[in-house]
Amino acid sequence: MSDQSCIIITITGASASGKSLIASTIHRELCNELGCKDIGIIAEDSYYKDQSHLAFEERIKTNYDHPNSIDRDLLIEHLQKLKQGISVDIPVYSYVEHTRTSEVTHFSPKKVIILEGILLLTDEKVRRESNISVFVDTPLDTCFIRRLKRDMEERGRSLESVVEQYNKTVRPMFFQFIEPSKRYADIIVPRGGKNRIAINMLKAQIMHLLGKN
Ligand SMILES: Nc1ncnc2c1ncn2[C@@H]1O[C@H](COP(=O)(O)OP(=O)(O)O)[C@@H](O)[C@H]1O
Ligand SMILES: Nc1ccn([C@@H]2O[C@H](COP(=O)(O)O)[C@@H](O)[C@H]2O)c(=O)n1
Repeated sequence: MSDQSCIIITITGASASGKSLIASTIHRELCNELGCKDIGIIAEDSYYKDQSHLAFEERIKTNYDHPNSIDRDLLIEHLQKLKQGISVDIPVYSYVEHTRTSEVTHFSPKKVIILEGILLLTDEKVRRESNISVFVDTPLDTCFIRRLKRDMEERGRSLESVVEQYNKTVRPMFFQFIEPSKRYADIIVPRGGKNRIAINMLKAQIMHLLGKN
């Protein structure tokens, strides 16, 4: 598989803005047209640094909204290998343990890779690997309500811990790093995961880059 035959779509925005929903919607709908083996999703969260050498009490002190919390070298290495047609083993991350598990997901090269995560466009090397960059622009109060619900239901968090983390790191890092990265986006999607027109436009652009229209 040559460089040109792998298209990378980077979807970024605040936590709980709807990045995963857009990614999974495009994935599901393009599966029918391209075949599921040719399209895949990679979450930046899978590349949070391994913290298994730290005690749990130390791991919860990490600022997970700062670019330094991500193993950027491994992410870039994986994107470049996939573009060269080489399979990679993606770490499986636990939000409950705040570190990588002992498992990996085997990921083979694809025609289309949807990369989603909060800090992707803050990194120049990731920007260089991306063919289309999208910023999901959902109001922060909406994101906070969604995050509170999700983190309590799916990530084993208490109401107090979600509120404390939000005030201490999530909100400040959004304004310091994530919001300014919007200027690197090709497309800004208001409202988030259910913006049908934006999803249709993205699908059409992907098909165009693949030479399918
Ligand atoms: N447009 C929307 N309307 C209602 N709920 C939404 C919408 N977009 C996302 N959600 C919900 O909000 C939560 C966070 O969305 P998700 O796509 O996982 O965000 P992100 O990947 O940006 O963190 C999920 O429970 C999802 O189902
Ligand atoms: N151990 C961790 C690792 C990450 N987070 C939070 O996840 C958010 C990014 O994921 P989204 O699916 O919401 O985009 C980020 O804001 C981190 O604060 C965490 O709480 N614990």
